[in-house]
Amino acid sequence: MDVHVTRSAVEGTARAPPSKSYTHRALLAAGYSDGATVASPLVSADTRATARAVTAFGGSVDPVPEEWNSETDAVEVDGFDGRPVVPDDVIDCGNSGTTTRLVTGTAALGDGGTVLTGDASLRSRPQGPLLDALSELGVRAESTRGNGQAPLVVFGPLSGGDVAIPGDVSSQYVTALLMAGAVTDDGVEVSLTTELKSAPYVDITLELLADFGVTADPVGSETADGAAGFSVPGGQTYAPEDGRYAVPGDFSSISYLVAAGAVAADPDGAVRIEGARPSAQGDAAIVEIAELMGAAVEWDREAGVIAVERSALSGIEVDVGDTPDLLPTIAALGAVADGDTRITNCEHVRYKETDRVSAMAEELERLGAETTEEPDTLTVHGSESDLRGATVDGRADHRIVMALAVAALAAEGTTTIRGGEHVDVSFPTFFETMADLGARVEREA
Ligand SMILES: O=C(O)C1=C[C@@H](OP(=O)(O)O)[C@@H](O)[C@H](O)C1
Ligand SMILES: C=C(OP(=O)(O)O)C(=O)O
Repeated sequence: MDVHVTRSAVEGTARAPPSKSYTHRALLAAGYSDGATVASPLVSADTRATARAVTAFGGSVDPVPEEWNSETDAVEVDGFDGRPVVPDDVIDCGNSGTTTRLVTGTAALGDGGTVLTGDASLRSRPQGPLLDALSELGVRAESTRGNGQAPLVVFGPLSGGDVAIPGDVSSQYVTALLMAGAVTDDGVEVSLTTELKSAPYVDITLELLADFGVTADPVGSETADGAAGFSVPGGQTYAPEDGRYAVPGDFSSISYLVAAGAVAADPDGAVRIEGARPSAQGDAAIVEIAELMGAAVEWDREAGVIAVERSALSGIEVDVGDTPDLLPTIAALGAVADGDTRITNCEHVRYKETDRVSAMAEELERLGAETTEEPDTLTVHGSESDLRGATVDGRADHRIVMALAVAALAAEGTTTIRGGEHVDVSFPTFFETMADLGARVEREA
């Protein structure tokens, strides 16, 4: 679907969608339990994939994922109580890396084989380190093509043990091992052989596990690079207090609303974002990043409200080691800001739905921005007056689509974004939300 975004001002109040990361974990944790309610879940393509996987392993989900809609304010999960059955069919993880990695851990617990696959993007993403770790733990875990990518075949059961894994490809491997490790007989201890990137996502996991009554902790002496590893005792039971877990707002999604306010808030108004209570999400750093670039941002943490006014932005240097999903947003802000925005420590951002470093460099160039791409750094040489509407490719990647829509608000004329429908992965109401704020958005059927 093509979406046309014309330069326009935004103002008013928007509500942040629920967190994708917490929703995936809560649905799966509820699957590992003997039953729990997930309140205010994110209803999106990726979270449906995790819910379907829970069903494939013998849980049930009410309403069924196909019936989720904007009215779905809670999902009742009847879990498989730590003992996943062998699925009747292949598990389709769609476009979702989180589903693939976390569910590979679940598959390892089964007393038989599970096949996992997904769309073309998903089938090009790295799974090798997780397969190697599971193999080291005695599970047969293979890529059908022998290239470390899905389709994957996993034959359990996993009883636990100690395992070493690199930390610089995906933190989701650690999350997968911890979530599954809690219901093994012996528990799992993961030691990191390289620095952990995306580390706040493991914090999200530890926070959620604690909320489900599951103990897991960092282990080893903390180095300058962070924790040396993580450990989860086995034989644990997943059970949230009062049988219910409520999902907080999503700061990766909030980043587009903050950026929209920073580049295009009406001079007499502001963009207010509700549903922004603090949690373990590293992507809350967008508030500080926008401020450092010169935006007028106020965050009332207790009320969970962020207000952003437009001001002149200037380029800064940002390390996205902890916050890979912010790269497209920061790049879009950098295109509007004056001077250079250097986004460093971003090699792992190349392993996402698409290579987001190249994608943003190339697509912002189409809008008139100059960029310099290095393996681990993206520099955007920004200048709002250079930005001109053009046809850009969303690369079938929700975050590229949304970041380009933000840049388009500040680009002269109209920008056409190809593949606008991919926002359904994490923020299905993104374009309605932007239109409600006054953005000139036209979607082709
Ligand atoms: O665990 C999670 O919920 C996520 C972890 C991050 O991935 P990596 O750990 O692969 O960097 C992030 O990019 C992704 O959007 C969600
Ligand atoms: C990379 C992302 O998600 P996943 O790894 O689950 O595909 C994302 O949402 O930006």
